[in-house]
Formats: sequence, structure tokens, C-alpha cells
Amino acid sequence: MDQFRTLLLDVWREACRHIEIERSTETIARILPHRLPVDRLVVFAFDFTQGLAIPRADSLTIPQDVAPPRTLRSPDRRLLEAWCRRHEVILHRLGDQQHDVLRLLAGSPLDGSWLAAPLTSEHGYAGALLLRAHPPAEFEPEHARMVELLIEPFSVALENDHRLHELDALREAAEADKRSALSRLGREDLVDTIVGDDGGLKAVMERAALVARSDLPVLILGETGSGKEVIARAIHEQCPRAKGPFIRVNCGAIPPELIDSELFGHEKGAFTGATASRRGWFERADEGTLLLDEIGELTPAAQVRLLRVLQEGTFERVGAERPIHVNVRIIAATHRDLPAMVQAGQFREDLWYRVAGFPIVLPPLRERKQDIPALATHFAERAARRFGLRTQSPTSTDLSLLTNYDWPGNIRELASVIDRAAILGDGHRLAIAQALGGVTSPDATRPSQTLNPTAQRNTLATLDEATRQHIEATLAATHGRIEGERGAAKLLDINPHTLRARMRKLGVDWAKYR
Ligand SMILES: Nc1ncnc2c1ncn2[C@@H]1O[C@H](COP(=O)(O)OP(=O)(O)OP(=O)(O)O)[C@@H](O)[C@H]1O
Repeated sequence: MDQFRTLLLDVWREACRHIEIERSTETIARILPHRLPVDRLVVFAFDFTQGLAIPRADSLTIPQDVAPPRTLRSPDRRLLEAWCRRHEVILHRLGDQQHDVLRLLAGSPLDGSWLAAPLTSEHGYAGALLLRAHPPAEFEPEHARMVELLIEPFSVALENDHRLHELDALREAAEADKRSALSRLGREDLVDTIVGDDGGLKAVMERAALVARSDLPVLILGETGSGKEVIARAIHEQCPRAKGPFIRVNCGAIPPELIDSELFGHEKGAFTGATASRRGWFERADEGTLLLDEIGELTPAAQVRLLRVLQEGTFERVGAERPIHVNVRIIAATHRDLPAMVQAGQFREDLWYRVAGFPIVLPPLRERKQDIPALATHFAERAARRFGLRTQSPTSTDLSLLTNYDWPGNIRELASVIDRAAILGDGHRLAIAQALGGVTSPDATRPSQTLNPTAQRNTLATLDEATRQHIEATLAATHGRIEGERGAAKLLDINPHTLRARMRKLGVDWAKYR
């Protein structure tokens, strides 16, 4: 026993030296064979609130073709808790009847002789230490007594490991908050007052208020720039989870090969470039709302992954086995005709049923022109504040020009026309005609051509075609530059990632304009 005391000191030192239990188990597994005929050491952590038994370390002292232990979902909690309370070390030798705890944690039938000890800490952490005898050796009652002395150092190591994970989770949550705050700042154009809520958006706002009370998934259908994100935020802010995060993810801007890692997160080392573990959008949106913007742009593979998490409510980070449960309300949005995509087999029907619990159709601005005066005034006030100019309200001539235009870019386009008009008018007036005519856009967007929209309709380009032409004209003006102060994204007032995604989709090649 004296020699064992020396070894025990070494075990304590190793248990306290490393913060990650994987490391301490690895080094302890190299020390123990001096006194115990052990060839495998496994440590489980129990998470009773989530109903999981998670293998945190598994060390084999000799290379063997042994399957690593798996996370156990909904293990028998009463059995494990009672065993932890008894502080009982289980000894299993060949021919013995297998103990229920060993059957649960080490599987059945057992290969050889095993010892199992419960790990507990005064702060409520619990787990198990399993040791396997190096065949043909078998454990003896004397070994079981030695393992009793290992319970404390391993419990300390498990608690340290737990705390490390808790700190990691807190750090990531703080980072998520920071990102979300920054993205909110970056989108300072997003309004708190919704103009038109009593006019052209009345029916939409009524539906939004109705669905906000429930947790139903919402699908917002509407053209680009029509205010889908604004409506999604309004739903979040009126629903019981308003205190939770509101996270928007632009599905169209995620490169297909990164979709899993973006949505579900990844563990450190899961793939080349994964230098640190990262929480995905689902984890970040826990207890809040996740807006899946441009959901129609998801690749078929990504649609399958999304469907799985919506069906099962759990997912794993890339490179991890531990399932994660989250409580997230999904709002999806798209400018595409999703029902038509379902018909054409481009969007999974089962996923459609999952996300389209409560569709809200946002009318384009040309169908709610009664809102244009209030919107124009609102954006004129905002422009004056932003650019430090005297506020100028639109005149009746301005308003008739604005209402005669068709607004393919909807409210976003109206906002940037007013911004331009305010700058061109330099605080003395709103130079609406100039702002409308001076767009680096194709002829189709000139007001003179849209004064009679009905006559024009047959010759108008499709929205995709108009968008493509508009992006190309902008790229020509910026000589192919996308990002930065003088880049196309800034001119078009959209995120560079979104612009690149849209260019990919529309087949626009920026290199042509360099
Ligand atoms: N009802 C509204 N009142 C005031 N501003 C609005 C309203 N709707 C939209 N906006 C403004 O118009 C711009 C575009 O809105 P938003 O980003 O919500 O559109 P979207 O449909 O989500 O666009 P995309 O299709 O590009 O994702 C934002 O600056 C937003 O603040």
C-alpha cells in the first residue's frame, strides 16, 4: 500500500496539473499500470438535466481496435444517481453476472475484467471512472480498494473540466452577444418604428401580432428590400422570448462547404482551419429567434441538415458527438417563389412543411404606394440626421415622382434614393428627380420610363435580370471593386457577402470589370 501512496501522489499531481480531463486521464493511464493491471481508463460525465452520459476521456495504454464509448442519451438516471450516492466501487471478473451500471456504461457483454467507481463533487457534478484489466489479468478486491482512493482526484479533475467547459460556453455566449450587438449596429438602418403599420402593412402587422404569441415557425415571403427582416424583428420583439437573442443568418451568403459549421458550430480541429471551437447559429439563438434569411438559397445537402435539426430538435457540432438541444423559434424568409420551387423539386417539400407553419406575404412597395409619402418623410428625416443637413420634407412634385416609380428594390431602394436626394439637395431641398435619374442603373429604372408602369409591364425585365443589370452597372462604376468605401456593396447599400452570393447566383463575373 505504501508504494501505492507514492503513486497516488502522482495521480493527484496529474489530476490537478491539467485543466482538461482528457490530458490528466492520458497521463494517469501511463502511471497506473505500475500498480494496477489496467489497460484502459474511461471517464464519463453525467448531465442529468439534459439526460446524457458523456464520455469525456478514454485512454488505452496499448493500441487496440476498440470502439470509443458513445454518448448515452436518456440513461437510467435513478440507477446512476443511486449508485453515486452509495459510493460503491463495482468489481467485475470473468464469469460474474454483469452489474446494471457496467452494462449501461461499458456495454454488454463485457470484454474481460472491469472496475467502475462513481465520481461526485460537492458542487453537484457527477460521473464515472471505468478501468479495464489488461488480459489475461483480472482485478482483485485489493485493486477495488485502490480504485476507491482514485475517486477523489478524478472527481476534482472532472469538476475542473466541467468548469472549463462552462467558462468556454460563457465566453462564447458573450462573443455571440457582441456579434449580435455589432450586427445590430452595422444595420443601424433597421427601424424601430414601422412605417405603414397602419396603412399598407396593416394586414401584415395583424398577422405578425397574431403569430407572435405562439411559437409557430413563420415564413415571410416578399421581394428584396421589402422589409422581411423588419417584420421578423417585430415578431421577435412581441413574442415571449423577446429577451432572448434575435439572430439573422443569410443562408445565401454561406459557402456550401461551411453550411454545417455555420449552422451547428464545430469543435477545435474538426477540419483544417478550425483552430478554435465555435458555436453555430442554432446555439447562439438558444432561447431566442433564428431568422433564416434567403432560405430558398440553401443547397439540397444543407436542406437535409436543416430538416434534421427541425425534426429532432438536436444536432451535433461538426467533429463532436455530444448532441446539443436548443430552444429556438424559427422564422424563415425568402424573396423567391418557394411554393414554385417545391413544385419544381428545388426545395424539399418536407422542409417546406416545417418552415411554412404560418406564411406572411409582404406586399411589394408598388402595391402599397399609399405608404410612400410617410416613408419618404421618415427617410428624409433620417438622412438629415445622418448627414448633418437641415431636414427637408418631400414636396407634392417629389411625391408624385416617387409614387410614379415602380420600386423594384422596394423600401431599401426608396431609402437610398432619399439619401441621395438629401445629399444632392444639400439641405436646401430633396433633389428627387436627380436622385431617381442619376442611378448607375439600366434604363429600366429611369423615372421617365416608369411614369406609365402599366404600359411598360410587358417590356420590363424580370426582377433577377434587373438585379443582374443593376449589379453589373455598379461594378462597372467601381471597376469591379466589391468591398470598401468605394466598393459596389457600399453603393448598393448591402452586405458584401450578400452581394457576392447574389452575384454567384446571377452569374455575374466581377473580374470582367477590373
Ligand atoms: N415598414 C418599414 N418602415 C421603415 N423602414 C423600413 C420598413 N420596411 C423596411 N424598411 C427599411 O428598408 C430596408 C430593407 O429592409 P429589410 O432589410 O427588412 O428588407 P428585406 O426584405 O429583409 O431585404 P432582403 O431581401 O435584401 O433581405 C431597411 O433599411 C429597413 O430598415
